[in-house]
Amino acid sequence: MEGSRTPGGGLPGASEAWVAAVTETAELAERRDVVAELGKQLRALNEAAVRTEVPTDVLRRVAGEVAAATGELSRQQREISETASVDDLLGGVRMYNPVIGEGHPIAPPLRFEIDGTFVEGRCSLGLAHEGPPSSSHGGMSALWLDQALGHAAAAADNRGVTTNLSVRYRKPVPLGVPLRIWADTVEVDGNRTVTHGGITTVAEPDVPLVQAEARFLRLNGAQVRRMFPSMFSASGAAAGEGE
Ligand SMILES: CCCCCCCCCCCCCC(=O)SCCNC(=O)CCNC(=O)[C@H](O)C(C)(C)COP(=O)(O)OP(=O)(O)OC[C@H]1O[C@@H](n2cnc3c(N)ncnc32)[C@H](O)[C@@H]1OP(=O)(O)O
Repeated sequence: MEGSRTPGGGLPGASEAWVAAVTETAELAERRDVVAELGKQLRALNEAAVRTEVPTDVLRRVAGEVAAATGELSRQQREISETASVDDLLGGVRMYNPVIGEGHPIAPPLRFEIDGTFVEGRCSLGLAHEGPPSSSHGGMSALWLDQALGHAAAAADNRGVTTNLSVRYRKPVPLGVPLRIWADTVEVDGNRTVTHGGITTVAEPDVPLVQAEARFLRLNGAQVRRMFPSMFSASGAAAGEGE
């Protein structure tokens, strides 16, 4: 139906507000798709950049081309304290989170499936995540786990900040191999949550490569306001405490 979702030519009885909301939703969905596409291209660029052995003059030319792209993206920037226009903190959409954000250049990105308080995500890592030759950097493993453990705390209705994270590296985490990152809640005590989790390969889920335990603290109102001032509207209502 031509013009059915545009102001003036819309569905019979549709209010201007409804039409505006639908248009905004479509625009937001399109922008998120494009942010995800840019993230995908940047991740491919990262991987190509750390693997390349092209001649030096090609490297120099590409550095100039990338600088030009950076200039384009820098024409309109948000402040550090501003939430990205594509994010929805209450809805858990964080397009630029370095673990789950589809728009983030270093995110695998992980997508967590949640069953009760059990959380599981799968990914493969590349040379952009390398620490020891052919293995994941230990800091990267801790990053994926901190996020997974945080989702387990959130799944136990105790979304909070990490106050302690302990990681035991038992075997190297191989690159280019499907991995499984899991977490679960062990204990909830008021505002505190204890979680544990680990990394295995998909092929050998019973062989722990990395094991972790973390404590999360659900912040009180004053702490939320102190840590995340940008999440409050002019009326002072909290918009959420997501990472
Ligand atoms: C729908 C969408 C779903 C989305 C899912 C999202 C998943 C997200 C996954 C994200 C994953 C990534 C996650 C990340 O990356 S989170 C980022 C990394 N973590 C941080 O940045 C935290 C930094 N730490 C702080 O800001 C402060 O230490 C805080 C604010 C935590 C406390 O600083 P404060 O100055 O206020 O207090 P204190 O230090 O003097 O502590 C004194 C004592 O009081 C206790 N205490 C304090 N506060 C509370 C409280 N509220 N209820 C009960 N008890 C409380 C406290 O334990 C201590 O007791 P004890 O230890 O001595 O016994």
